[in-house]
Amino acid sequence: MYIKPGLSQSLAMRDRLVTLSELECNRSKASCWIAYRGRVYDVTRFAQDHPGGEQLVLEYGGKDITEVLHDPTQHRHSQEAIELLDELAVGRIHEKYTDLEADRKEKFLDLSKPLFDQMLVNTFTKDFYLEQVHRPRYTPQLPATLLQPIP
Ligand code: HEM
Repeated sequence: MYIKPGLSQSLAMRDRLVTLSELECNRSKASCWIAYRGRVYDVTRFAQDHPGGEQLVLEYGGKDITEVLHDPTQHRHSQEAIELLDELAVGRIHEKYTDLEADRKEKFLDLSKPLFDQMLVNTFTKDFYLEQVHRPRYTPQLPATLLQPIP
């Protein structure tokens, strides 16, 4: 299982512009990037954990896989599969679909941030809570602790 060292990348870093040729250059086992809905992800280390096999990810290295990830003739990926990309973002290609803050708001909890505050300020219904806690989650790093560090 791959555990990413360190904290998740800052929003600023993840929001940097990546050119198409830069994307296309990263298509090897040593450095494999893919684009999905205008955003660019570094899937180099994820590739070996891919349930569909490393080779499939490497074949699509340097490419836009927006359609492939929802292609029923390949494998229609789950919402969890799409969400796990979030931690691997390295930049964006297009303006649209790249509002990372908006994406975060759609989430139940942000596992990269202390959880206690999030649980206090969020208002879930019991049904929503139960549906969310039973969904499988994948995080390439250890989740943040429940409590914030004491300053
Ligand atoms: C690089 C981004 C990708 C991510 C994050 C990803 C993630 C996943 C995940 C989490 C699963 C488990 C089932 C699910 O939750 O849907 C899965 C299964 C699968 N993926 Fe991907 N995938 C990626 C790219 C691809 C590509 C480019 C292909 C090629 C067409 C592909 C083909 C498959 C197949 C065939 C399975 C089914 C494996 C099985 O159950 O036997 N994936 N993927």
